[in-house]
Amino acid sequence: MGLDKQELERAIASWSPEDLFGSTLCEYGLESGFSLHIFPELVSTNQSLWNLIEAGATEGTVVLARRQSGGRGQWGRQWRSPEGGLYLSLALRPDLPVTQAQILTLCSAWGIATVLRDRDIPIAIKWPNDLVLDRRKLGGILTETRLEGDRIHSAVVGVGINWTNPVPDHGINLHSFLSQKALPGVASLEQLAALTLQGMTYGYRYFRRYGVEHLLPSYLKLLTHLGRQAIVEGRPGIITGVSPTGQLQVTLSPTDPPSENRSRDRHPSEILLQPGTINLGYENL
Ligand SMILES: Nc1ncnc2c1ncn2[C@@H]1O[C@H](COP(=O)(O)OP(=O)(O)OP(=O)(O)O)[C@@H](O)[C@H]1O
Ligand SMILES: O=C(O)CCCC[C@@H]1SC[C@@H]2NC(=O)N[C@@H]21
Repeated sequence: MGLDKQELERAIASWSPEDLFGSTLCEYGLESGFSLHIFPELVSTNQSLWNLIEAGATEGTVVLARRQSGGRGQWGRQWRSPEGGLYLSLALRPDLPVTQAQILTLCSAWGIATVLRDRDIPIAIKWPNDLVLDRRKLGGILTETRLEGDRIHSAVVGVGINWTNPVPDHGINLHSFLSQKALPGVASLEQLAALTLQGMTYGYRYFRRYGVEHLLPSYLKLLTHLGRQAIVEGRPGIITGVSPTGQLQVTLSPTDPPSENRSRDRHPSEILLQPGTINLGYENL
């Protein structure tokens, strides 16, 4: 079982910029294409890409591994990375304000989901960084940034997608899903890698060209928990969206019964939640 560089290059070469993006997006980042580095095993593709960046690697450098011994998830969690899965990291030089760090995850998730949905694979997005299929976790995105002052100088966007590898209980792999549904969709790990890069490029260029406000309505259509109930600090609320800086918007219900000294709670109020402060779970998808 492998990840063949020539096959991946062929798969990347088979899509033209006009395919999905429209050629007008080509000048909005990642202009010089990809420089691919494939390894049999790494601790973490994100970590190895940072090492390459420190040694001078430029935007568009991509690191892939057939397996990872220390795949990183968010908040120090582990990403299970046995052979058969996609483990890919892409280097960006965004020069964005630090307040937009979350948007790199958001536009990557949206781009990948859009490209896969274009092939009739019904991917949804669980805020902030999960790719969901059939109510289970297909993949995740981990974006890491380095700053210069208050700007993001470089970023590594790491994507893990389950292809043929075994998965944890709430996980799913794409190959089994496509076989069960008799869908063509994606034929190989190399094609999945090419589509993932295509989606990341599309999402990133779209964001650079049109801005996050333009991308959000389409992103929200793919969000698993939109309109669902969430409990925040003991108060029930409804998830109503995602802000232009990537926080989850929740409209809290008025407190019932209202107490005299909490009169402001009698009215619905909107709050913004940072990633990591609420776990939406997979139970109610
Ligand atoms: N290959 C895999 N496929 C599916 N899920 C995995 C895989 N490897 C690890 N996980 C799960 O993903 C979690 C890390 O992802 P993440 O940090 O996004 O958390 P989450 O459970 O999806 O919730 P949230 O994103 O809301 O915090 C791990 O704690 C583990 O439960
Ligand atoms: O859901 C998550 O918490 C994010 C998982 C991100 C996993 C990918 S696999 C490729 C890249 N290298 C890593 O160590 N992590 C990301």
